[in-house]
Amino acid sequence: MRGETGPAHAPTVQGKMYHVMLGPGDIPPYVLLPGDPGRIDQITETWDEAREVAYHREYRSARGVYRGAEIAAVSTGIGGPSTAIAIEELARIGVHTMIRVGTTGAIQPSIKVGSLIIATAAVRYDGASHEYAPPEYPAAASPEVVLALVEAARRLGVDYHVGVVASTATFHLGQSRPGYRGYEWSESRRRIEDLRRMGVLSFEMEAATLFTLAGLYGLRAGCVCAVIANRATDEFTPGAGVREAIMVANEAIRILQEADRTGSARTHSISDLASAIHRLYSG
Ligand SMILES: O=P(O)(O)O[C@H]1O[C@H](CO)[C@@H](O)[C@H]1O
Ligand SMILES: O=c1cc[nH]c(=O)[nH]1
Repeated sequence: MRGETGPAHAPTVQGKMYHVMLGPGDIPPYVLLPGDPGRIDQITETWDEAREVAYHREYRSARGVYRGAEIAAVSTGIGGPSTAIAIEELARIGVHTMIRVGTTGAIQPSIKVGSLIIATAAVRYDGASHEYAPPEYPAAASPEVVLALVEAARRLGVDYHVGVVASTATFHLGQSRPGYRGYEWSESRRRIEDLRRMGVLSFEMEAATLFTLAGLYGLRAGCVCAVIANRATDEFTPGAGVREAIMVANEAIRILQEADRTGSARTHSISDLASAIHRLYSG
């Protein structure tokens, strides 16, 4: 395996990475990363060709073709720890472009359930990234992946927002939800209010880990999430916008592959990105 310094360095079983059970050449280097293994089916349904490659623990993988682009999908499971394992192992088999396709809970009142959030960066409450780099190191998406996602959202005419998300290590207290029996404490109670004031768009649980490790390893990463909840309006609609998020991610992979192949991409997305950000921050 590329860059290995020995089996103990990154365990393999018959040439496959121990957790994802994939080896070099098993999947193309452009990969969608849903958290939920169940979302692999929703993703492969949108491709022109598809086949499952492996399924081990929370890591379900498939590969196929979307409108001429070779593409793969590997689920990360919930949270930073399992996501870090996936990235470490996928990097070792040659994956270089990753787009998280997730769901998220909006904390800004104006963000509608069913719309999409394209993350430019993530607040590192994920936990896992702190075992990789100091808190001052940014969890930032790759600019060209953000632009490809914005261009894709524009082409597909979906409602989207662009900005910073907060990745947490837990779904309940980490996102200012009370725990069992109503348990909470000072930090959990105030986090959502602080982040809302900071203009953070939503909560999810993997982007900060993905962006931190991709930054450290020189890999390309982005994230598009379906807004299935709004914490300000207390709405919760499981599945809202998931198909749109998948289609935007598929199209972004196609745009990136075209750019990688031809050195250019027919995109207007600088102006779209500017107008999207202006719309969001012009109040
Ligand atoms: O729908 P996925 O991709 O799993 O993403 C979100 O859903 C889970 C919590 O319900 C967390 O993984 C969070 O990041
Ligand atoms: O509220 C939500 C919804 C999806 N995923 C999260 O992490 N939080």
